[in-house]
Amino acid sequence: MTSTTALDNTNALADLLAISPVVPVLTIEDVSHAIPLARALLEGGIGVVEVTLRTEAAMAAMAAMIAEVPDMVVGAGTVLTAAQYRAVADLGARFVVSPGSSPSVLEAAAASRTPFLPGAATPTEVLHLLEAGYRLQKFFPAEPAGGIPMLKSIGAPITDVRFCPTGGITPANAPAYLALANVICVGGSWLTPSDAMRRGDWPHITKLAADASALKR
Ligand SMILES: O=C(O)C(=O)C[C@H](O)[C@H](O)COP(=O)(O)O
Repeated sequence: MTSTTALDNTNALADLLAISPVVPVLTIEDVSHAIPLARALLEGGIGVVEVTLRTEAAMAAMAAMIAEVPDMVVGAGTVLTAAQYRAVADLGARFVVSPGSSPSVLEAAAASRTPFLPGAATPTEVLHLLEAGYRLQKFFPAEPAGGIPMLKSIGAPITDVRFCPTGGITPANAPAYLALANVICVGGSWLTPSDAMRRGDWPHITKLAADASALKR
């Protein structure tokens, strides 16, 4: 049976999260950065991004990337409400990410064809989401919530869920996260340092992307 809702997120989302070992978390202040940034990441071998709804420019930035950089898979992050879920799905985001989950956001996801990556940080949250059909979850905030030992501990009894840890991931600790059996990819903001973004230093971002896309999992 083909799922037509975001509830069973596993198949469609697993393909998208498998595109790159690192999913850059982008906070875009200036909409004019969107296209050169997406191109710079793509040139470095990164084919999927999460654009956070933390800035006023976020929606326009996503729209620009979707229209002008069709090879980049654009997901929306920091989605905290059902209205935001519907708005980013209508805009054409390929997947939706939240730092957690709430009843109304889960309801919006269940009514949408756009896959959802909900966040969890404890075994109880993981099990609630698993019961709702989510076998792919964001582990957030990864480092403050216990990092690698926590993911190993969760993975011992709960073998059906794979995670995208995000929050405190760095080039130094990413390889150890990616080596875990229950990690599908990692998320992080380190590929887009705000000073490089402000300067429009796209070659630097391409270099960071190339290093990240070469990480093994
Ligand atoms: O905005 C969201 O939806 C989040 O869940 C938070 C982000 O994923 C993290 O803030 C990225 O973490 P850093 O790589 O440590 O900067």
